[in-house]
Amino acid sequence: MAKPTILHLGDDIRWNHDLYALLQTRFTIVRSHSMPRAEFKRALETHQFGDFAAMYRPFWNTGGEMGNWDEELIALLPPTCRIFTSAGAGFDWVDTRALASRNILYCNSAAACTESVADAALWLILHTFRNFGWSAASARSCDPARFWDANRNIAASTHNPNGHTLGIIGLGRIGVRVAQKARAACHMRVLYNDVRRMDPAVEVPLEATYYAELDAMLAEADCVLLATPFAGEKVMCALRFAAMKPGARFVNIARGKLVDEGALVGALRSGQIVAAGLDVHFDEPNINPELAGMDNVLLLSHTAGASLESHIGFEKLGIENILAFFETGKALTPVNLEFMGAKL
Ligand SMILES: O=C(O)C(=O)CO
Repeated sequence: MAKPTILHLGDDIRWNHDLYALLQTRFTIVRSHSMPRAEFKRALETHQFGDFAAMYRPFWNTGGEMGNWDEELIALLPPTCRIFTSAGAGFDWVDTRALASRNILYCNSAAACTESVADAALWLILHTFRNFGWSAASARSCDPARFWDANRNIAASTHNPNGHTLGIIGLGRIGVRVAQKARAACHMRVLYNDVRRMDPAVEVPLEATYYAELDAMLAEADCVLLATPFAGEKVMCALRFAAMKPGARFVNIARGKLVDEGALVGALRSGQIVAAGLDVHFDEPNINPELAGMDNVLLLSHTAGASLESHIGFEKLGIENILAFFETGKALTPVNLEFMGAKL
């Protein structure tokens, strides 16, 4: 029997060579490398990659040159395609519902970057309590006046996170890991809001309090962490910032498009919230200049998931998903099963 074909998007794999060699024994691998959209569309239209059964994108930084996987692109996939496995936790760039309507599973790799994103979240949370951003920027300015300003004045407005509440919007894999770290490292108390209440197996070890209503949680949390996927709508708008406990803090490690940055600026300016830590931004790679000008806001360049361990894991999990799916009919980390209906 002919081996099924995998379309490998983007660069060569770099770390999991034995696993990739195993994949090559079971599948024929064709490559698109880094085709821009027009070229990639043409290749699909002309059947250049043949009747592939799977797509594999091992890296976050390459293999996405064709742009968003929307209806236009997905309609060009051959009917043989059953699974798309990709690096990265977020899947705002791919219409997983449209994939499901064509019987194609989408598997993300959040499991591979959970640790690094959770570490980054913890660092940003610490900043919002202690204003390390101000201290770091003052030291880096090499300006003695700024050094002394930070040195003398930071203490008056900062707090130990110990004993404060962390309100997590989206208690998925990453949210859980942040909760564990915040509890273990800082003895924070965990609150969470999600579309459904977690099983006791998740909730009890965290001693986490569930809020079915987001605004009710916002009113209680000393620091709010946004850790939910982008589903096309802003979660944090002016009304939501107004619903936060006065003097609370805000951290985003999810997606910039979840936040109305103008409203965030307003909440920081009015003192409704006292600090923010942002790994992600509304219009990357452009940073909101008003946020960039605030000492109490720590900004990162969307690198929460950027560790070598994450990247090795992205590569590996993508292959493991394909192997598991073709061996057992079940993938390891599908995210669009709910839209597949009876198709599987
Ligand atoms: O994994 C993701 O979704 C990222 O944001 C990049 O690591």
